Amino acid sequence: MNYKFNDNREFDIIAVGRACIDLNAVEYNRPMEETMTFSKYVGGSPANIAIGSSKLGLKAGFIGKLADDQHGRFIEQYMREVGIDTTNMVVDKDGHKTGLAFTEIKSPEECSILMYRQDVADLYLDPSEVDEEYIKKAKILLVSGTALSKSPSREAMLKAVSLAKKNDVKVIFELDYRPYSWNNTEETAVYYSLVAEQSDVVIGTREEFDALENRTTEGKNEDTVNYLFQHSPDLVVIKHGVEGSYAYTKSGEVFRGLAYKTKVLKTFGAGDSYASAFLFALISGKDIETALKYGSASASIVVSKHSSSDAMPSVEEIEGLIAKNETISVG
Ligand SMILES: Nc1ncnc2c1ncn2[C@@H]1O[C@H](COP(=O)(O)OP(=O)(O)O)[C@@H](O)[C@H]1O
Ligand SMILES: O=C(O)C[C@@H](O)[C@H](O)C(=O)COP(=O)(O)O
Repeated sequence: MNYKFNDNREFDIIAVGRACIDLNAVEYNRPMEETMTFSKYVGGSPANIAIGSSKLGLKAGFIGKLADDQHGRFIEQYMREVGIDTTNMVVDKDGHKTGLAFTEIKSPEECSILMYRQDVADLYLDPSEVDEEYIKKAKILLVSGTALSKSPSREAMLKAVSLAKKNDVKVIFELDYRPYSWNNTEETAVYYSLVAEQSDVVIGTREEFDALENRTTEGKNEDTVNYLFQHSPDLVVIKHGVEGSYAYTKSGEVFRGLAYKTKVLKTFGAGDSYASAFLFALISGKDIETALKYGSASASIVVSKHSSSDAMPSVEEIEGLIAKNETISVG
C-alpha cells in the first residue's frame, strides 16, 4: 500500500520543534565520569529527522527557536549547509540558551543521555512565530512530542498542527517522549492524545505509546491502533527496538519491519534515522513495507556510527544494506 501526499508543494517536509547540541562521548565503552572529551554535533530529534531527510534528497524546512549564541549559530549554519531551509528558524532575544545532550556510551547496549534543558530557547517558540504561508508549502509537517511539554512551544505546536490540517499538509507526529521534559505523566498523556488524535501518521516506540495512553504496564499494539483509528490517523508505526517495528493501516493491514544486523556502537539516533528514511520512502512513492525496510536500514547504519545527525546515511548506503538482507530475527 502506498501513502498519498499533496504533490504540488515546494517542501517535502517541514519539521517543527527543537534543534540543539549533542555532545557525544569520544572515549566510549566507559561511564561518563571517566569521559574527558566530547564531540559536538547538531541534535534534537526533529532537527535530526530534518537533517536525515535532507541528506536523502528531500526538500526540508524547519520551524524552531535558536539561542542567540555560538551554539545557535552553529546549528543554523550546519542545517543550512546540509540543504535545510532555515528561514523560519527564529533567534531568541531573551537570553535563553541552547539545549545540550551529553551522551554516555557505557557499552553498545547501555547508553544514556544527560540533558541540560533548563529554560532552553526551543521551548520559547511562540505561536506568533509559526507562519501559515510557510506551513502550507509542505507535504508533511513533522511534529515532535517534546515540543508539547511547555508553553509557549506547546501552543506553537497546536497552531502548527491546526494550520497543517487547514492546508492539506499531512501531520506526522513523532512521539519523541523525554520524561524529564514533563511535569507529570498525566499531562503528557493529555497533550499526546490531543495531537495524536489529529495527526495522519503517528510514530513511536511501544514505551512512547504507553506514555500517550498513560499506562504503567506495556500495552498491546492492537489496542493502541484501535483507539487511534477512531480518530484522524490512518497509519501508525510502533517500534520495538532490535525486535523491529510494525506499521498498521486504518484499512486493516499490518506490516513488520525487521532490524538489520550491524556492529552497534551506541543505541541513540536509531529513532530519528528511522523516521527520516521511513518518511523519505513514503514520499518517494514506495509502499509501506518497503518504507519499513528503509527506516530499519537507516537506523542500523546510524547505531554503528558515533553521531545521530552527522551519521545520517545516503540512499545508496540504505539500499546497499537492504540488498544484503541480513536481518535480525528476535521476538
Ligand atoms: N541494536 C540494533 N541493531 C540494529 N537496528 C536497531 C537496533 N536497535 C534499534 N534498531 C532499529 O532502530 C529502530 C528504532 O529503534 P527503537 O529503539 O525502537 O526506537 P528509538 O530509537 O526511537 O527508541 C528499530 O525499529 C530497529 O529497526
Ligand atoms: O533528541 C535529542 O535531544 C537528543 C538527540 O539529538 C540524540 O541524538 C538522541 O537521543 C537521538 O536518539 P533517538 O531519538 O533515539 O533517535
